Amino acid sequence: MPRGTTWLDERVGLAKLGKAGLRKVFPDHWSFLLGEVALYAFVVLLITGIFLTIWFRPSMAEIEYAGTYELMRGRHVSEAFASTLDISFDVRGGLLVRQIHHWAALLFVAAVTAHMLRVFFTGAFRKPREVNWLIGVGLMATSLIAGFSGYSLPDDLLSGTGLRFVDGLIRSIPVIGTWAEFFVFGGQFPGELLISRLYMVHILLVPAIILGLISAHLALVVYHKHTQFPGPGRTEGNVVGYPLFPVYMAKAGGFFFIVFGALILMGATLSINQVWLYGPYNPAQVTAGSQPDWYMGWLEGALRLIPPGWESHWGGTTWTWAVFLPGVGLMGLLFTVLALWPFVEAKLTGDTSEHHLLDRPRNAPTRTALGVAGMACYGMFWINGANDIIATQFNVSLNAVTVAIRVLVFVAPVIAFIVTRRICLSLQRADRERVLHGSESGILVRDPEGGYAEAHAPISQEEAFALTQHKQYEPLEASETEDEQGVRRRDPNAVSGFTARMSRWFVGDDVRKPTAAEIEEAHHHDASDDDKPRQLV
Ligand code: HEM
Repeated sequence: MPRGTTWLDERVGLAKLGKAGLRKVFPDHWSFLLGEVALYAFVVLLITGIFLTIWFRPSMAEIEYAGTYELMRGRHVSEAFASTLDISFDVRGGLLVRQIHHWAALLFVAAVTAHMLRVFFTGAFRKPREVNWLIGVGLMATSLIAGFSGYSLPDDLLSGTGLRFVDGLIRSIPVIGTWAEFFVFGGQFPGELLISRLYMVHILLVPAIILGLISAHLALVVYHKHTQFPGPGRTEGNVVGYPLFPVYMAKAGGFFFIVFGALILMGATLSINQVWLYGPYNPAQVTAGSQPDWYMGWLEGALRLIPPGWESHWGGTTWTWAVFLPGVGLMGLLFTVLALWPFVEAKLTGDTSEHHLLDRPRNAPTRTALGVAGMACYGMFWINGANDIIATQFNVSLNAVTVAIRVLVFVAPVIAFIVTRRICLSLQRADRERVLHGSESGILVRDPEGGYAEAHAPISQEEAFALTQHKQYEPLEASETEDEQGVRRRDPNAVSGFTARMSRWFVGDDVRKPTAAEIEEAHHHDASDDDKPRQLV
């Protein structure tokens, strides 16, 4: 061992770490990169965020703007707004770093969301990874808070409008709404404290929580080992992939610079959040066509969707359902469903076993269809967040757009569910056909006369397994059997009628692995005369 390494080993036990940790195998699949993109975007956020803290002044005190931007000079603005303009126009490289930071935030939330969807659709949340899924749900929530709190800091007209929206959500909470508003804003909206409070949340509280959660998250990924897609040589008991050191570290390091480089390119070429065009926040103003950052669009859309004026007076308080339900209620519902999903699915399917092999989404058609239905519902809310832009761009009535989406928010998920499930089942059937009859496109083989011929390729048992791997629930209806003496016994392998029905619903009725005899028969069929190889010229 080199001298420096020995020195470290004697003090921090490097050799042990090297053996156990550095040779750890990580499987390869493009979808496993999504979590990494989230991680790298977070690192970029930390680096660029530190730069911004040097010049940003988190104060709502009013000053006269005296910077370089001519059109704003002499106007009374908050220190926060003025310092954002200073970073953009007077600090060298400031605008570039501001833009990289904002793009990184958008990418971060997008990558976290895509990563969560990959974990959902492949069933990676199943036992023993439920706790890591819960940590993930915590990360999703804190990522949204991180993004929103940062977006609000420049104290411009757009972000102030976003804060007004959140103020409405807080006040809509039954009974404690008004107190909660006073607690958060230090008085009535907007008050004079909010920016400095949000600053603390944005640069200290939330990053610290995210860092803690990411550490626990990755520690659990190492502890459980990563899941892998089914394939040749891959079982529930092994991991097939590359060692962390040197292969994976080199790949991951390179990938970090690709993500960083892409973000720098975006920051350098694509304008984002030009606050000098919006102007400073003024509670009496709001611009037409104001849009939140993408990850808040669905809440904005839900609020625009619900018919206004729905409120009741009860117990001396006003219950503003029209704001509470689409705002706080919907967010609470989403996070509750996300947090409970692994447990609900395990209960419904009666599945108590561990899973280290991933599901191909088609092989869990009901889960996949429910996921796509959820995305369709989210998508409808999200589109409605831009109902005014759609109306003006397509020259249609705003009311027509809103009413259409009110219907679609219920109808689209149903259609999405049915269509997705059908597609999954037919893909399963296509897989089965392929297992039975080989690949249609065939492979080129040399024929005895010296030419080339196309032959149907019967596929190997391993490939067949990879293609058809799906949860194998026997459709047992009875969980008890009777022996010759009439004694009823519980069959340890049987599942209850309800569970069997749910399992079949989850996995699909007409899908199963072909038997060895069927595969044998199919190979025989492929080799017979009626399937003569086509002669190629
Ligand atoms: C800051 C946000 C997050 C970061 C940086 C992060 C990072 C990662 C990384 C690097 C991996 C290993 C590679 C991969 O499978 O993609 C991973 C795995 C995992 N993540 Fe995340 N993640 C985040 C959020 C989430 C969320 C929101 C969820 C779900 C609600 C989640 C659930 C999981 C699970 C269950 C695994 C294990 C997957 C497996 O072994 O196949 N993560 N995460």
